[in-house]
Amino acid sequence: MSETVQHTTPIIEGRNLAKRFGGKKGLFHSSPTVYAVNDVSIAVWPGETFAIVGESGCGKSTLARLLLRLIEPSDGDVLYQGKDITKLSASDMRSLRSEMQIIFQDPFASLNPRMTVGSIIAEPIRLHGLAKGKAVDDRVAELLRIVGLRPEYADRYPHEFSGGQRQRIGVARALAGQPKLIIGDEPVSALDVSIQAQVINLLEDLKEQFGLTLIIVAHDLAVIRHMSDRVAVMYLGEVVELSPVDPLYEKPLHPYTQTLLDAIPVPVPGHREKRSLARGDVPSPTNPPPGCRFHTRCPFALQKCREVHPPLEDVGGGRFVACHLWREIQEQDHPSAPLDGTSPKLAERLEIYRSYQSAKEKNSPVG
Ligand SMILES: Nc1ncnc2c1ncn2[C@@H]1O[C@H](COP(=O)(O)OP(=O)(O)OP(=O)(O)O)[C@@H](O)[C@H]1O
Repeated sequence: MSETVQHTTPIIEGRNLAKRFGGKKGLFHSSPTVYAVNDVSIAVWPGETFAIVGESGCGKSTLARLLLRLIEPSDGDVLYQGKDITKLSASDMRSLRSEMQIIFQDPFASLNPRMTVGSIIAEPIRLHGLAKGKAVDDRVAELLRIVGLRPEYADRYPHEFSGGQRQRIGVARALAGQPKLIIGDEPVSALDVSIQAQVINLLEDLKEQFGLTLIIVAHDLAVIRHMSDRVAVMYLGEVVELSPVDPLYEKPLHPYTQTLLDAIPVPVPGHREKRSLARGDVPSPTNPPPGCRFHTRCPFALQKCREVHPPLEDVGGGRFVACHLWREIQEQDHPSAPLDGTSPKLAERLEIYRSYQSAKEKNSPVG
């Protein structure tokens, strides 16, 4: 993991981004509005690895696509290197496309089965006019070598490769456009655990080698811990916590982040997997609850959490959290002191909540 260097201009920034799908009322068919992303603001600095995590359906992929302008926002703006690209024309956007690439979760579905690996990788090179004639083949061979594959594989088809190899081909295709920013949308979720580490190592190496910025979308916190500089935790279309990686794991501030951390399996023989802190299921994004969106599942929800939407507050140390409980504890612990977010009392309080929870689990039948 490289140290996060804060530049004055983020490489990519989303300001108050929102995306709503559906909501069409027809004579014979109506579709409810899906609130996929709601008022999300994030800024990613050049050279960092930024992770977006949350359970399935929380809006991670939609946010990633909004940042790349693969889909249009319902509200908000996207800035690339400080320039508003929200309303850029298709042709102006095309020249930027090579600088921003995406790697998909399913390497098989994202590679055209009728094209050879060579032509898949050559496509962006030709499209962006980065090489011509024989130089394209040389570049394809070079890219295959860079991602750890043999250059002669260029003549083969995607089905001839294993999942890990296919993802390497996806990485080579992403690199072909000479990007500055790569978004990996669950880039290793479909791979065997033993292969996951290899692909993650490859991405980290390439990041160093080519000075890339990485945005990694993941549904669990285990995968991204060792490669990320900062993490945005999403729940039902919103960022509930944003933090440098180590403090997030050491002292999660939002109860939902704790839930995600509790879901990481502990590799100890005979260890009984902890039951999740959160109760029940994620509500539908067509009808998100009022107040804090997590309140229906949060064991610590206050009355205020049911009624008032918590703002994402600056905790200090690059941390942000949207949680009334956190605010309440701060106010009790430091009635007049500045907020620093590292209050030992807060950690203690949350620790008490955690032990209370595990004691409850021990006394109740395992469901
Ligand atoms: N094109 C679309 N039309 C309608 N609804 C959509 C569309 N794309 C996404 N959604 C909905 O928006 C919500 C957020 O989806 P998104 O794929 O961004 O979540 P995610 O966190 O990436 O989940 P997953 O890991 O399952 O992909 C979901 O309820 C999803 O069903």
